[in-house]
Amino acid sequence: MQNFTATYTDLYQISMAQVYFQKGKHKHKAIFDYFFRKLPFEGGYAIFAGLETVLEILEDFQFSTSDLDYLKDQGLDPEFIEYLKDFKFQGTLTSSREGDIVFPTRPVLQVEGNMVEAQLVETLLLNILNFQTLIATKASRIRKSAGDAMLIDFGMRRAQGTGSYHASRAAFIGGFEATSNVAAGKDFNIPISGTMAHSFVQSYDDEVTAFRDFALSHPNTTVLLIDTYDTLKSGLHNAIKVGKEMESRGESLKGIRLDSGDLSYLAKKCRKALDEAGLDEVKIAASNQLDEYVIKSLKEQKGPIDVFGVGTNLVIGDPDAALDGVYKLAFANGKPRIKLSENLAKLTMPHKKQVYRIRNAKGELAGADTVTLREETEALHMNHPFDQSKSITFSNCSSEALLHPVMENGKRLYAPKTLIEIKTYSRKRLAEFTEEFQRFQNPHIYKIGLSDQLLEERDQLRNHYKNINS
Ligand SMILES: Nc1ncnc2c1ncn2[C@@H]1O[C@H](COP(=O)(O)OP(=O)(O)OP(=O)(O)O)[C@@H](O)[C@H]1O
Ligand SMILES: O=P(O)(O)OC[C@H]1O[C@H](OP(=O)(O)OP(=O)(O)O)[C@H](O)[C@@H]1O
Ligand SMILES: O=C(O)c1cccnc1
Repeated sequence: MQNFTATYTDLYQISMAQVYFQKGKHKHKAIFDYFFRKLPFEGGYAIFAGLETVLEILEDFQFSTSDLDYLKDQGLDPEFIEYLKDFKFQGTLTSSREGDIVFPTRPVLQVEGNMVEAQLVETLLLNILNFQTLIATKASRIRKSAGDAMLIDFGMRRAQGTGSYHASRAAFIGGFEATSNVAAGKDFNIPISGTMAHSFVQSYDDEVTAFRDFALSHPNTTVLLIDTYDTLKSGLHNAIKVGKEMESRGESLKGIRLDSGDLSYLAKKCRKALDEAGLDEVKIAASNQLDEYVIKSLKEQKGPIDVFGVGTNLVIGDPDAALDGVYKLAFANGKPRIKLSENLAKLTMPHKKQVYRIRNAKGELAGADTVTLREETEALHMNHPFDQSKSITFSNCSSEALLHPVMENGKRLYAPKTLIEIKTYSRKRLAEFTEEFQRFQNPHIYKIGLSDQLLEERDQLRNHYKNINS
């Protein structure tokens, strides 16, 4: 939808790139890691989303003529501008599969390229991956509460601007079935769905005529919003009247929507009245500031709600609003690199790496991912990243490599995956995690450890920089 050129970045990336160019460092090889430090929503897992969006943009990531004119006007070095004329991202990406379950600290994706290209893509990657991962994770929590009820994304109007476009994509990956967002539906092949607004009912002098006209115009898809005046005294009766009229024409009313009041109480009253009128196929939809907690409560109250329309709390990733994903240099110009911090949890990991998911002899998850150097093929012994006294050896287990090559020298290595493929994969991967990891309160902590070799490399490098800077 939006045209993403290489100016979709922070100025400091271009400023640094100019220096790399002037000092000949643009030919140096660099490796960066994308990872996050804290799980969103105080939950037990995150769903990685946004990879296909990133790959699509990176395949054609360059500066347009007007971008270059603009940068020239900003006072950048003309020789550097000349270099940027031929700039095109030609790096290599090794990544977790989109939709996979990911955890803090371990690399989710690695970028290899020359110093300029690997640096310039940082902002784009963080912008796309942090947001979509946050929203896919939120969506999966809502899906968990909703059981087999249908979930429709209603978030576009209250999203953070055009972020709703990718929020709808991520919500589908995380477990929503449809969106009200027509642009996202068209571009990502997400089923579109919707009902009617209060303004439609208000625009008529009486509710029943509003319902009737809508039904005549949409014989197969009518869902009537019944709370504009009085849900039980007016909306429900008028909906039943129009539902019966549709039935006599051989059509069927698809549903009614509740958007205020006690949704469980009202849904029970409506279900009873609809069934008594012989309209048992008519579905009940509910909306109004829903989230995973309200939906869980509505389910516990046994509110007979078939469809939940969820907007604001989904697309703004409430209450977190952002995933704290970062992009850190792990290797440059032939040397491993590290970022030190007083806070041990903020220490970065040098080198090209692999991440392995450990499974027992039955193929079940052992509850841990091990981060290794890329060349290591064995991951069955891991160390706590920050507590030297803790390590685990997994006996009779196997390890599954989680990072896969997805782009080489700027070219994708496989045909784009469809959203439904990603969603299906994600659901299968999440199903491997027991309830303890998926519960909302104090979930079980999934372990992330480092191989002996990686730990040794990290600590050696840490001591080296500590000594030369002390
Ligand atoms: N049975 C229920 N159990 C738990 N939460 C509910 C139930 N029914 C509604 N809610 C939630 O309670 C909140 C009610 O908010 P609010 O008081 O603003 O709605 P309202 O009374 O319908 O008013 P309005 O007409 O302004 O929408 C919403 O988040 C709604 O989803
Ligand atoms: O509460 P959310 O989860 O964000 O879901 C979207 C909300 O947006 C609409 O209300 P709005 O008042 O904007 O329009 P309406 O007149 O059509 O109800 C809709 O009726 C929902 O209440
Ligand atoms: O179709 C709907 O009912 C809808 C769409 C967007 C926001 N709220 C409701």
